[in-house]
Amino acid sequence: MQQMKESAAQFFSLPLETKNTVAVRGDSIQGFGHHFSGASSDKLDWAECLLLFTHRVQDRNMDFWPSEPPTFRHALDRYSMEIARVTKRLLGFMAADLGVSDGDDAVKGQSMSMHHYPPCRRHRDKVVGIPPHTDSPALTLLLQVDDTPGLQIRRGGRWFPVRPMPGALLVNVGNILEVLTNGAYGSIEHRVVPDAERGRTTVVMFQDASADGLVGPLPELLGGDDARARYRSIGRDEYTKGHFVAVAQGTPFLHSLKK
Ligand SMILES: O=C(O)CCC(=O)C(=O)O
Ligand SMILES: [Fe+2]
Repeated sequence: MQQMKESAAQFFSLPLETKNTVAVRGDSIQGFGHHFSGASSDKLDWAECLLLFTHRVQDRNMDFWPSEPPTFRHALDRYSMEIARVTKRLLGFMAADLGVSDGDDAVKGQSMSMHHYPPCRRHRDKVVGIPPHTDSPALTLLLQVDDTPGLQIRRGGRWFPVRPMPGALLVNVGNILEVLTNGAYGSIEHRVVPDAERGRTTVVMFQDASADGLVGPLPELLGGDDARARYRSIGRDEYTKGHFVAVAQGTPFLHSLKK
């Protein structure tokens, strides 16, 4: 964890030319330089991001994995393996909680977004770290590299700050898990507001869940009178496309799946 934190902080402190050696290119979504404020284009992006596929191992494209700092690749490789284990256990606990089977042992897709939000001293209302969204995959594990606040969650129409806890991982339920669990575990809307004084760096791991090519409520959870499907099932590709269109338009995708 410590090595991952240090490698992330060191990567973002490199000169832009060095970071751009792993810049997003072609039609891949991997690489450095992502912007998320498409939907709220009246605001300026106040963030840098590096996005990489970390699992399955054969899906990795090392061209996008920074060779600087020299510790980076090893740190991410180890961190990604550890996070895969932790997420599997968490999903196992949730499955037990719901009384459904725990699935197979195959490693599902995992990706990483590393973010850096520089401080913004003036006109903070004109910038955005990450605009409001819910995460697409099953579970998100977020590691704060420093203790700068910035993450906020929305409940009942109000935004609440999530205070960083040293040594803790923040677990967020994503849309897929909400659909799979038929709403038993709900995804939560969140955003990042840059701090006035201090920069903020995070390493965010997204764990996917496979549902046999289909995203829909687990059949084991349906059947009883009060257990009708609250979401329609759609193909995995259609789900992914729908999610990205919704993000670009700033609309909540899950609503379109609700029955
Ligand atoms: O950096 C953060 O605190 C949140 C990042 C996030 O929401 C995301 O990558 O989906
Ligand atoms: Fe997120």
